[in-house]
Amino acid sequence: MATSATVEEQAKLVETSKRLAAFQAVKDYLLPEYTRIGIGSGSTVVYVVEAISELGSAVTSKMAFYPTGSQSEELIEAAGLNLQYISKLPAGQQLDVAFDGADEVDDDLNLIKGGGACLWQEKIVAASAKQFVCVADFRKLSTRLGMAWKKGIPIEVLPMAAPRVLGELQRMGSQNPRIRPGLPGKAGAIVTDNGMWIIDAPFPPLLLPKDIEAGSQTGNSTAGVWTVDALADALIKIPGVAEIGLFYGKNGLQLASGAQKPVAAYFGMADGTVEVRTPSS
Ligand SMILES: O=C[C@H](O)[C@H](O)[C@H](O)COP(=O)(O)O
Repeated sequence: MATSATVEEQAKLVETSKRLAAFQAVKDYLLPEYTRIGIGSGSTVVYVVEAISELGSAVTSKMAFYPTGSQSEELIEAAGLNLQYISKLPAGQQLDVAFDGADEVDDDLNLIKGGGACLWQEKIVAASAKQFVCVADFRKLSTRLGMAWKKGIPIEVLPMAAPRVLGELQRMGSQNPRIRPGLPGKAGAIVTDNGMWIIDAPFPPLLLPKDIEAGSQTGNSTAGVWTVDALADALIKIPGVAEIGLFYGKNGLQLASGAQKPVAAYFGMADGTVEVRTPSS
């Protein structure tokens, strides 16, 4: 009984933390004059939509909300917010801001995403926004990708290419990459909103430029030890890979358009505070 109460208490703490992060992020980054808002996927984004709804229709009725997949589409509709699609965003125009969760965030605001099988549309929406804001709970706050999230980097693949991609990943040093199975009771692989499969590819914790500068690591692929950027650049080039769950590259603040990294990551902490991580340069 004591164990089950502890598990329940932990689950409640995590939910409270997600909600705290989401409400603070919306307060800081959703300005009333904004008209185009990206809404990501996952359980933390539910609280983003709740926070937005609480602003009231006088504010939200002038806004259009762009989902990153079927889950966020349903969330937007259920909240009575105006649904719009990124495919309808005129060329050259941007969303004002996009909010999304993450599975892990490192010191440099690189992200692992796709734990819930959404990542491709998420990356398109994030890169379409002037500002991408990440919301998460304390479990996601990390220093190097792969230290907290042990399930591997989610990689969206064309199903017919999956065996070959698995072979490539092994060659690159991934430890036991696997095609993600469907939900319990459903035979076969999980199928994404885009009709693709997901491979989860574990790698040793991914290095940052500061690790290389420190001279202790080489960041090459020989022992499956990679920097975030080198691994991401190599993964995306594998034929059959549609998109990868590494959000990386230039800092959001340095590159207004096309950035995959957030301008800020909000973490609800276990003590009831919110920690905000922003780019250091
Ligand atoms: O595929 C799912 C998305 O990338 C989510 O944003 C990510 O997994 C975080 O989800 P949650 O907020 O449920 O932890």
